[in-house]
Amino acid sequence: MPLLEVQGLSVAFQHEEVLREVDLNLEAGETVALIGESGGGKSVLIETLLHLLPPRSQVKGRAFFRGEDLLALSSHAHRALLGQHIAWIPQATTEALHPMLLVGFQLAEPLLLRGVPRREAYARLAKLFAALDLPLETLHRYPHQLSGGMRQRALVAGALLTGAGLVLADEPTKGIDALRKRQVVTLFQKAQELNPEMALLLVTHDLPLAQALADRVAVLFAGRVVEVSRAQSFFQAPAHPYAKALLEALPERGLKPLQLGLGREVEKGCPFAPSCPENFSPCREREPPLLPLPQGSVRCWRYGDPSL
Ligand SMILES: Nc1ncnc2c1ncn2[C@@H]1O[C@H](COP(=O)(O)OP(=O)(O)OP(=O)(O)O)[C@@H](O)[C@H]1O
Ligand code: NI
Repeated sequence: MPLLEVQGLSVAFQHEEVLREVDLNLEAGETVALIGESGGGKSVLIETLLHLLPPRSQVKGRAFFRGEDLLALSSHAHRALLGQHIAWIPQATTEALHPMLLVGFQLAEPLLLRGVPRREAYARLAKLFAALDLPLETLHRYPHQLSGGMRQRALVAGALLTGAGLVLADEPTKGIDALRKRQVVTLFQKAQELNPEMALLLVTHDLPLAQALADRVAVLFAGRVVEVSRAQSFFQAPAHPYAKALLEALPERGLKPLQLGLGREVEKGCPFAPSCPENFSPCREREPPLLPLPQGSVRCWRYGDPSL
């Protein structure tokens, strides 16, 4: 059984659909990179799992974590999972930390609540800080006294401190310089060596980061998963024409917006067809399902028989 199993997840805000029937699995110990353009719904996917969507959003589908549907859990039961079994590295570092609490205290808190002695919690945190080149006195600073990159690294340390089996990381290297990015990569690798069961869902625009860490890559386009492939074959030869365009748009540094008009709905057929260099008539007629490939799956008629 996968550790996390997202099935048919659709999310809409005031009738604007952001995710459509997303299926995504994550095995224990696995790292899956979730990539796609800005506004594609990557953060919304994570926020759905974390019960962080605004009250009136419409959510359909299921998301099993160790067999329990996260979307159906009471907020009490859900909160009990967070901090202990599921850790989150949020995209917006300014809002992620409480402005009135010392950095060390708030990152150590989940451990303190679990009864880990204060000294031990701080010692473990200090080790992680050192590995990320964060000065130890940062533990005793308020969030606003840290730079954006420092806050980001502190959040990475905080997530790994919890020992959670599932880490949801939303752009964990945003605003971090190249040298320290290397340290983040090493720290994630070390964390998985120490805890081989730790699964990482890595949302990123940073393809070299995805390449360094991911076992598989999932690509979101117009709210759909259009490809899931083993990382090695993905970076050699992505299958979906949108994924090809993404990799070509990347001048080694990260994803460049393709400005394909995300979320733009087509009346019928594949939502990528109007921008697709490889489209043929079935693409404009019927939206393809996720079709199996040796290295994963792809939502493209080039890989299946549209007449079936
Ligand atoms: N609380 C919300 N209410 C209404 N719309 C929202 C809300 N949160 C996100 N959206 C919309 O959902 C879409 C997906 O946003 P999301 O933040 O998930 O994109 P993303 O893939 O994470 O982009 P980025 O790479 O820029 O972080 C966007 O069109 C966004 O405007
Ligand atoms: Ni995002």
